[in-house]
Amino acid sequence: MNQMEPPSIRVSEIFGPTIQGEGVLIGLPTVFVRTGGCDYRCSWCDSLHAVDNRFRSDWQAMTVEQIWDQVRALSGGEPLTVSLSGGNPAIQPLGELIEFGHREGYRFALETQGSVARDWFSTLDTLVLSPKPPSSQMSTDWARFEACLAAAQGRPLTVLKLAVFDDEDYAYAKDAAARYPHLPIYLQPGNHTPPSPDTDDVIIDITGVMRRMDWLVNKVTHDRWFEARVLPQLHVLLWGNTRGV
Ligand SMILES: C[S@@+](CC[C@H](N)C(=O)[O-])C[C@H]1O[C@@H](n2cnc3c(N)ncnc32)[C@H](O)[C@@H]1O
Ligand SMILES: Nc1nc2[nH]cc(C(=O)O)c2c(=O)[nH]1
Ligand code: SF4
Ligand SMILES: [Mg+2]
Repeated sequence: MNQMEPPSIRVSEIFGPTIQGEGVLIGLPTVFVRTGGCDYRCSWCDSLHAVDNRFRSDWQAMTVEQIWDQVRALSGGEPLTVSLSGGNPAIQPLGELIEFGHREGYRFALETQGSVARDWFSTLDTLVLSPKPPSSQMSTDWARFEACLAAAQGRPLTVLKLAVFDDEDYAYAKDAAARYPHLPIYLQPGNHTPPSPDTDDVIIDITGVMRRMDWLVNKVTHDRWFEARVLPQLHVLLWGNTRGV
């Protein structure tokens, strides 16, 4: 890339407004900017179209202005919270985009697994750190995770959000909560996505999700873990794993 060109951001999709379906901002109208590319590959990732290199040709290198034109159009110019997800959005240079949007009164929430720290985390309004439990087949580098917390400098509202599929994941979630007792923690039952991300309208095993939700509620109440918040992925209950909602 020419040195004079503005840095470009790799984008998988921009969509909305919809509602944030997960965690601390659940129910809040939002526009999603989903970046392409991830340093992880979780066994159960529900967004493989933004992770798997097979989909790389669908990702677009965009400037801040190009992204912002779309966000502004989708939101009708009315400031809202922009959700930055992926893939791992921390891989992309998003600092300028956040600055740009803040000037127009927009707010920004970022979802990341906590493997890559960026200075601009401190400029976010909400930072959702989602370390990956054993069922993902990924392993957590807690030093890198802590670098993310340090980069945030305590400025954004910072929370933990974990997908939980089984007992081992639950134990991992309890360990994460014990490491960071000052951070609110959100647990969400995992959904088993069929392995191929090629089709848009994947049928989700809603009965399985609800059974896992019920199991999770029983776990936290039995353990008297009264700080944990248990929430389903509301968008998955409403629309399955359909893209763009
Ligand atoms: C698709 S990821 C993208 C952002 C970032 N890479 C991360 O993992 O936090 C967004 C959120 O979806 C969650 N997630 C992904 N696949 C899931 C599944 N099958 N069931 C439940 N949650 C899932 C992740 O744990 C994460 O909290
Ligand atoms: N409505 C809605 N809420 C979400 N919360 C986290 C999502 C994600 O894939 O990062 C997501 C998503 O894709 N759609
Ligand atoms: S870290 Fe997030 S985007 Fe990357 S593979 Fe795991 S769930 Fe998917
Ligand atoms: Mg999703």
